[in-house]
Amino acid sequence: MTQKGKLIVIEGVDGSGKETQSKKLYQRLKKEGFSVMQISYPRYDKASSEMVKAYLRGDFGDKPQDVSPYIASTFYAMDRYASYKEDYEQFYKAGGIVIADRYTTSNMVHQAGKIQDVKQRKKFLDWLWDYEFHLYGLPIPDLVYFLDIPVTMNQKLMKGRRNKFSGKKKKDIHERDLRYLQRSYKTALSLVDQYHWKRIPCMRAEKLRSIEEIHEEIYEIFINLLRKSD
Ligand SMILES: Nc1ncnc2c1ncn2[C@@H]1O[C@H](COP(=O)(O)OP(=O)(O)OP(=O)(O)O)[C@@H](O)[C@H]1O
Ligand SMILES: Cc1cn([C@H]2C[C@H](O)[C@@H](COP(=O)(O)O)O2)c(=O)[nH]c1=O
Repeated sequence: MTQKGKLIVIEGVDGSGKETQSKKLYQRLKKEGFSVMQISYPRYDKASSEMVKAYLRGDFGDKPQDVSPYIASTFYAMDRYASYKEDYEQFYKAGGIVIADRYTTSNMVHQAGKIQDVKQRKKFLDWLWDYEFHLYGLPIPDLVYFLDIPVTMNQKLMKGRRNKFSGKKKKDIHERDLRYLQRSYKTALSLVDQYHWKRIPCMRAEKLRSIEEIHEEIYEIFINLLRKSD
């Protein structure tokens, strides 16, 4: 019998601190003796992300809306499937804890955000769930954190940052479309309740909370989850 591990996802709009918080949680759990590994999507250094890079570069259109959310989602899902097989399936099935910086949840936030009609968006989300978790057989997350930071603030954090896969100043088609990022953020807030994600407010009294304080909140929630599943 396989002893399923735990999949913990850190989600948030671009530049919300996902990488920072995934690393901190990973390092703390490792230090405390947990069997833990870290993954991050998209895997820009792998061939399975070629279609993602082409999409984000604008090869299929300059605007996110130029590519259907269904089609764009298949690019990201393909990379996740390859990663499951190559990086963590054995580890996860042996009971390991996997911390993911982005996951299917990013398709839910960024691709569903392209659809304004409520019924059509629900139809897409149901399709996506079936596609990634049933057809591809990817693990369903045990816990999803949503790092809640307004788009105006993450724009400040991202200032001067170079494109992750080209290394150039030119931003990808998502990053350069502020309205699109705002729609993605709004979509995420609606998904938090619907899918029981843990919303982590990153601001207090209009100021950014410290990395350490946010980390403590994330860690406590994780430990409580472990206690409950004992
Ligand atoms: N709470 C915070 N206070 C101050 N700076 C922060 C905080 N959280 C993250 N940062 C800084 O903001 C920048 C973006 O953070 P990070 O790379 O972790 O975001 P991300 O969500 O992984 O970004 P991307 O969407 O591009 O992958 C980094 O320079 C990081 O050090
Ligand atoms: C994994 C994943 C990502 N996206 C979106 C989210 C971002 O706008 C980009 C990736 O950018 P990053 O700064 O390199 O993290 O792609 C998505 O729409 N669907 C996904 O599954």
